[in-house]
Amino acid sequence: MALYLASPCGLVSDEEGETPVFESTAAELGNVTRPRLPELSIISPGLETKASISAPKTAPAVERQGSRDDAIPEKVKVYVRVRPLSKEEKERAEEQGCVTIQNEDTLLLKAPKDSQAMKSAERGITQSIHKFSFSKIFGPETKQQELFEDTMKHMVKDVLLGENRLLYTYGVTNSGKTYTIQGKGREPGLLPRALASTFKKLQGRLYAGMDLKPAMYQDVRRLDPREVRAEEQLRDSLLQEDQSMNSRRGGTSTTWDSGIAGLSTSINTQLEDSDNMCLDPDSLSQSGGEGLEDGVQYSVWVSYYEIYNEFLYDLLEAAPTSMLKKRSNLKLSDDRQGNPYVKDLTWIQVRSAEEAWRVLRAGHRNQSFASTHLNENSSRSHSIFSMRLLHIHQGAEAGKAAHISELTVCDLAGSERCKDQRNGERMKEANNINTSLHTLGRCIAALRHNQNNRSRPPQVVPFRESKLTRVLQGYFSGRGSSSMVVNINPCAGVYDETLQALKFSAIATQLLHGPSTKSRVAYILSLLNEPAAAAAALDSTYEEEEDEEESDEEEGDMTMLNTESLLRAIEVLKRGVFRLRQEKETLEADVREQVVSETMEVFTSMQNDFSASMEAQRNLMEEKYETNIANLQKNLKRYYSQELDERDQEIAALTAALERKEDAAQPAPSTLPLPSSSEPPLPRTPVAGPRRSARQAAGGAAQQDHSRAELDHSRAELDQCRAELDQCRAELASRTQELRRAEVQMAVPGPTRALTGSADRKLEEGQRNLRQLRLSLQRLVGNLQSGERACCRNTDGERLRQGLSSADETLVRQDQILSELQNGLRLIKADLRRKDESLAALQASRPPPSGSAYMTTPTSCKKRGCGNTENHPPEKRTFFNSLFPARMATPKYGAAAQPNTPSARILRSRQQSPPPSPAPTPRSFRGKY
Ligand SMILES: Nc1ncnc2c1ncn2[C@@H]1O[C@H](COP(=O)(O)OP(=O)(O)OP(=O)(O)O)[C@@H](O)[C@H]1O
Repeated sequence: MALYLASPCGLVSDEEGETPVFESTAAELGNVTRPRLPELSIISPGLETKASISAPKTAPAVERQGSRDDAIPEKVKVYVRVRPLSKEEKERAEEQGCVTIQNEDTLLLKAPKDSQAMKSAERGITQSIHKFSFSKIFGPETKQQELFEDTMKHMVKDVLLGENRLLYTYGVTNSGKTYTIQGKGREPGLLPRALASTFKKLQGRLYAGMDLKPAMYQDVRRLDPREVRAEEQLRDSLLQEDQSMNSRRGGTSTTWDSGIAGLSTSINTQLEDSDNMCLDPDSLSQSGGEGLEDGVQYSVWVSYYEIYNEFLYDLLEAAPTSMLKKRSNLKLSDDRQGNPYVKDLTWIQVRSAEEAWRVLRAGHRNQSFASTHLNENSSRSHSIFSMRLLHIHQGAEAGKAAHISELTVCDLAGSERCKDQRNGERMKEANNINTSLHTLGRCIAALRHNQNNRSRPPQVVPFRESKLTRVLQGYFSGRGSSSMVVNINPCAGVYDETLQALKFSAIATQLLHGPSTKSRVAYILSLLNEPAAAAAALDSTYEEEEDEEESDEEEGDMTMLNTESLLRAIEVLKRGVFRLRQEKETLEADVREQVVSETMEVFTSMQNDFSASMEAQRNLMEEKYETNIANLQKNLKRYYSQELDERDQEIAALTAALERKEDAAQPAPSTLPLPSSSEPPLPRTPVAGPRRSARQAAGGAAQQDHSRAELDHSRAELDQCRAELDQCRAELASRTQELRRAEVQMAVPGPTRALTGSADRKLEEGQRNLRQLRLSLQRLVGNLQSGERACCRNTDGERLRQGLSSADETLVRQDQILSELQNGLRLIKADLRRKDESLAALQASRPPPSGSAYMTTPTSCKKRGCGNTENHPPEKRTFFNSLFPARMATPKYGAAAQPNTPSARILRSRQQSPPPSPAPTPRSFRGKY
């Protein structure tokens, strides 16, 4: 269980500590895990309360030693007192070891066999053994003096120093509550001891006058002489009545069995006697007036009232003269600050412990008692005895100020089961008692919940739901502090009630005190006293002034600060808040700046990393592409060299064939007239006889005409071939120019340039070969022409036939050469296309240039499934397109867009109409002969 401690002046600290919780307590606490200070405990309505008479300007010196005005609120003290078993109870076998004190602060409860708890434990609902932890546990053998020393003495001391303290007893009926508070016989309880101790301490410091009287919540009212006389008469009548009652009783207890009554035969002497005999001198009273404020006199006023069936009755009110006359009940009111007080409550000024004693005894006679089945003299009401101490300053401040501190002792009625009451009135009492005790429990639980759940909205503490909690509210809300004595009856017969009472008390152990008024005063005084504390907020003049004015101030109560001091303190606090706000803003600005600079650093480093990674990737890609290009170059080189070799071989074969043809076309020198040097020789033909020659001459003329026509036709074809060759040449020249232009445009550095250079070299070689082919063709044409001429001159039929067959062969060869040339041209064109594609692929494989100049390559486009180039946006023309606009603009599909060059036409005609249309072959020509 985490408990929070509060910092000075009610500010909640973030520190938390771990406090073990025993299982029974934990079960009761439910799921509450984070205690926190309640709002009500911190902001006490009682803080504003002070004497109606203005406070002195300077607070008097106060003894700090032993004061419990620590800045850090402590937990509420919860003591347990286990009473001894009476003789009768032992005889009834009530002693079953169900209550065991393990050590000073741990109590063990073991369910006796007939208890409800044991039955529940047997059913597995609860445990049969419960362990509780308290501030201190007092066993049956504990003496009243010992109890007083450990519980009440410090409270008396605090009250003398100006604090408000409450002690209340809680427990089942017949557990020893009244015994603890009032005592019995020669064992006076905590209250008489507290009274005796107080008056011992105030010896010689009592205020002689009676003109200052407590009023309302914690105000002081100045009485006029007439009122003073009335107060004196009231006190005297009360004391006289007590004396006469005691005289009638003969010093024996008749209506009540308080220990005080046992001392009452001669109250003056017996109190003195009891102080010596019964009341062992405590360390507090031994110290005399030490620790009391200098220059202060004290006036002690007491009140005594009870809460019976939710009505408040003044126990010090003069008893009704007639038995028929009902007691008047008191009203609860709130002062201007909303602090509840009992209106018209009788306050009696007492000048000694014995007077207080007698007043208490007189009031006790009026208290509601009844005999219950458990306690023959059971308190049927909650009785509240209050002692108010007026701190009256003397000397220069005489009459100016009075500060009130208060000690309240509350003897709660015992809780018990209503069903045990057979009497209707008793049942009603029990109901009311239990209701008010239940409300007290709810208040404590709510306070604890608020303390434990700082982050949640605070629960409303139901102080107003019962009279008891309303009158005690101030002690739970920071106006003072409370201690609780839980009385335990170890009888097995009341085990279940005892267990419930202990569970209730266990919740109270988790409560924290609100900051005391003292700690607030200390904080304010520190603001006024310590220049360092206020240095940042106050200007130097102000500080010096403060130093001079407040240097002598000591710790005191807030009501002792005058308005001016409080205003100054408020001013200091305001400036402090302003300074803190400024510091916070500066800090926030620094933090923001730091965050921004760190973020920028992160961004810069990310940018650098990204750039480095991009650079590395670029290098990697470059290496990869260079390797690819090198491989491509190698492959192209190999491919083109093979191609060129094949071409050379073909050309060589063609040349050889041409030479053979030329050799074969040479006419025989003996039979044929010598051709002119420009004409190719005709093949030699054998000479025939004269008739045959004539017949042949007639037929030969016809054939000559026919062959001439054939020759014309061949010549026309040759002319066409020549024209086509010229067009091819022109196209080649234009392609060469295009290539050169592309080379210039490309201007690709490094390996790409080498590649294109290599391709260009290959192209040039191809062109060279073409030129050679063209020369060969020209020679062939020349031979053909010479053959033709030879044909025209030769009249001899045989020679003509030979010449024709020779021409026929020549034509066949020429046809072959032409087709080979065309094939070569196609190959060259294919090479050119491949080269273009390679170049395009090369360009596509290059990393795209940055910015808007980036263009997608056909390859990449194809990879993305967008092969249709028409879909390309106009600004995304491929790199290869940009290099070869004319070529790439040529549509691949559709005859209308196809080039109309001769070579293209030839290629087209051959591609479109396989098998190609046969040129007029010599075979058909030859077939005619
Ligand atoms: N510590 C103790 N030593 C000796 N006797 C005790 C002690 N505590 C209680 N007793 C006795 O037990 C009886 C009941 O005590 P008391 O009347 O104080 O109980 P109570 O809790 O006040 O009861 P109720 O709530 O009914 O008023 C009394 O006779 C009382 O003398």
